[in-house]
Amino acid sequence: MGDASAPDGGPLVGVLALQGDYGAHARMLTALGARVREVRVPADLDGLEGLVIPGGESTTMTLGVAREGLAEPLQAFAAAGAPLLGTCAGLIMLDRTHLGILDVTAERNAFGRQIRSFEEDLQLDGITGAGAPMRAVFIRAPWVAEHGPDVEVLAAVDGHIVAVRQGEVLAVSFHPEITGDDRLHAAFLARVRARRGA
Ligand SMILES: NC(=O)CC[C@H](N)C(=O)O
Repeated sequence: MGDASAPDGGPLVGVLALQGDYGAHARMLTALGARVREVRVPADLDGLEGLVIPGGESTTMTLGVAREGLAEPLQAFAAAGAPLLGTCAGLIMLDRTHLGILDVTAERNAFGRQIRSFEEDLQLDGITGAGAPMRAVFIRAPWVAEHGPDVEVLAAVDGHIVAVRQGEVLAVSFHPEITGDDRLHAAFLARVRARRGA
């Protein structure tokens, strides 16, 4: 109830909707056959099979997470093995100094003042495969400055890590929801469906 309608039986996934461009993620996921719920309070996580943490502004998002008491519920949701996708500020939210779900240290606004926004064609290991590269839009993007041994690097720009996977958690520095290329969201939903069938 209250969830956007989609074909019956589509996976039920959430988009953290405290701040940022969660609407674009929700549209992309819905178009891929998922049922999407906006997550604002802990109870919104009940029954979800996966979660996207969108881009936006990580300081504002952190304040929202604290205000709503969402940190522990989000950590428990991840610890239970549900697939997660974090993009841009979402990657920052997942890092060691925020929710601590990913064993990475994200550096905010890492590409600097001179190049606050840019686009790049990227091959993402395990996602673009032998297909065309993905057009990645970086907006005041972070990069992964450090990571632990369980973190798999999927892509880098000029030697700076911009896409990682750790178990069921996928995180990228860029905005995959605004280019019309839905392969990252499809990969996330494939994990959700795989876990369902397991
Ligand atoms: N596009 C984005 O999500 C930018 C992230 C932003 N620079 C932050 O630090 O939160």
